[in-house]
Amino acid sequence: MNDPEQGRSAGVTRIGSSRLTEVKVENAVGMVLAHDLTQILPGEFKGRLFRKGHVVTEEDLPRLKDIGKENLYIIDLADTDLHEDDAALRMARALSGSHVACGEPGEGKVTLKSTVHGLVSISREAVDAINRLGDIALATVVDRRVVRPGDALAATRAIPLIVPAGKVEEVERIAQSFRDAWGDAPVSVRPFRRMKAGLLTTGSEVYSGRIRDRFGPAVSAKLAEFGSEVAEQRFAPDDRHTIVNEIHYLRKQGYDMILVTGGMSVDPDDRTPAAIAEAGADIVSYGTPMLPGSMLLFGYLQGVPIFGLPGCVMHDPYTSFDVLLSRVLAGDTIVREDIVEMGYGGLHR
Ligand SMILES: Nc1nc2c(c(=O)[nH]1)N[C@H]1C(S)=C(S)[C@@H](COP(=O)(O)OP(=O)(O)OC[C@H]3O[C@@H](n4cnc5c(N)ncnc54)[C@H](O)[C@@H]3O)O[C@H]1N2
Ligand code: MOO
Repeated sequence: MNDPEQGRSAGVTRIGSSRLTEVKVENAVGMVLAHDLTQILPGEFKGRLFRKGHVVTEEDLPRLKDIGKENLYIIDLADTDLHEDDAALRMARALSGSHVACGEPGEGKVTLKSTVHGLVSISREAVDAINRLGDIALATVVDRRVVRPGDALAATRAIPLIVPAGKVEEVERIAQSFRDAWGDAPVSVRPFRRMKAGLLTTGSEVYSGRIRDRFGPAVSAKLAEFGSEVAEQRFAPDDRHTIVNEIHYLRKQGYDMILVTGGMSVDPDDRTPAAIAEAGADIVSYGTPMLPGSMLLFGYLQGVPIFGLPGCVMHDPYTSFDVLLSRVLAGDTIVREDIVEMGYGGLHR
C-alpha cells in the first residue's frame, strides 16, 4: 500500500486513504512543510535543513532546489494513518522503560537515551518481532552494554512518510505484553549499585615484598569506574589455610563482594580456587569462556559474590571481570548458564 507510484494522478498521490498533493517549489511560498527536509554535504553536514511546520519563504526557494526539491507536498492524513514523526514518537514511548529518556522526533526518527550509568536491558525477541512488521525500523545497541547518561540505546523510525496506524499499534501491543511479562519495557537501564568490596591479594612474592602489588591499584580503579570501591585490602602468601582465614575475615566485615587475586592458574601452588571452595563458597564456575579472563572464578559465599581474579585483570582493560562485575552491580544473580553464554563473542584477545 506504500508504493508511492500507486494511485498517482494529476499531482495527487494516494497512500492508503491519505493523499499527498504536489506543489511546484516556485508556487510554494507561504506553504507549511509537511515533514523535515534533509541536506547532505558529504564530509560537512548531514541533517535537517528545514523543519516540519516551517512556512516557505521566497529566500528558501534556491536552497530547496539545491537539495533536489522540485515539488513539495501537502499531506491530507487519513484517520488510519500516522505521520512519520508521530509513528516514531509513539513507538519510542512504548519501548522506553526505567531510566530511559525519549528524544524529540527529527526526520522521522526518535532516539532513546540512558539517563544513568548502568547496564542496558534490551529484549532481542521484542526487537526482532517489531522489525518483522515492516514499514518501521527499530535499531538498538546490544543487550547488557554498559551505558552512561546520554548514551543512545535505540532509535525508532518510520520508513515511509505515512505509516498505517495499525503497525504502530502492533508495536505498542508487543511492548505492553513485554511489560506484563517482565515488569518493564523492552528497553530499560538498571543503574549500578554502589558496592564496597573486600580485596585479598595472594602471592608470596607480593606478601614478602619481593615485588610491588599491581592488583590493588588495578582493581580499585576498575571499581571506581563503576562507582564502587575497594573498602579494604589484605595480603596473604600462597598458603591455603591463610587464604581461607582471610576470606572468612573479609566475609565477617560485611562487604558487598569479595575479590581474591593471584594464584588462579595451573600450578599446584596456585592455591586460590581451592581456598575459595574450602572457605565455603558455592562455586558457580571456575573457568570462564572469555579471553582475557579465562581463569576467573565466580561463586557466592553465604550469598555474597566472590571472585577469583586472574593475572590479566592487572593489565588488560577489558576482561571477563568487567562483564560479570557489571552484572553483579546491576543486581543480577549469576548462574552457570550465564558463564556458558560468555564464550560466543567472548574472544577479545
Ligand atoms: N601453562 C599455563 N600457563 C598459564 C595458564 C594456563 O592455563 N596454563 N593460564 C594463563 C592465564 S589465562 C593467566 S591470567 C595467568 C595468570 O594466572 P594467575 O592468576 O594464577 O597469576 P599468578 O600465577 O599468581 O601470577 C602470574 C604473574 O603475575 C604476577 N602477580 C600476581 N599477583 C600480583 C600482584 N598482586 N602484583 C603484581 N604482580 C602480581 C606474578 O608475580 C606472576 O608474574 O596464567 C597464565 N599461564
Ligand atoms: O585468565 Mo587469563 O585470566 O585469560 O589472561
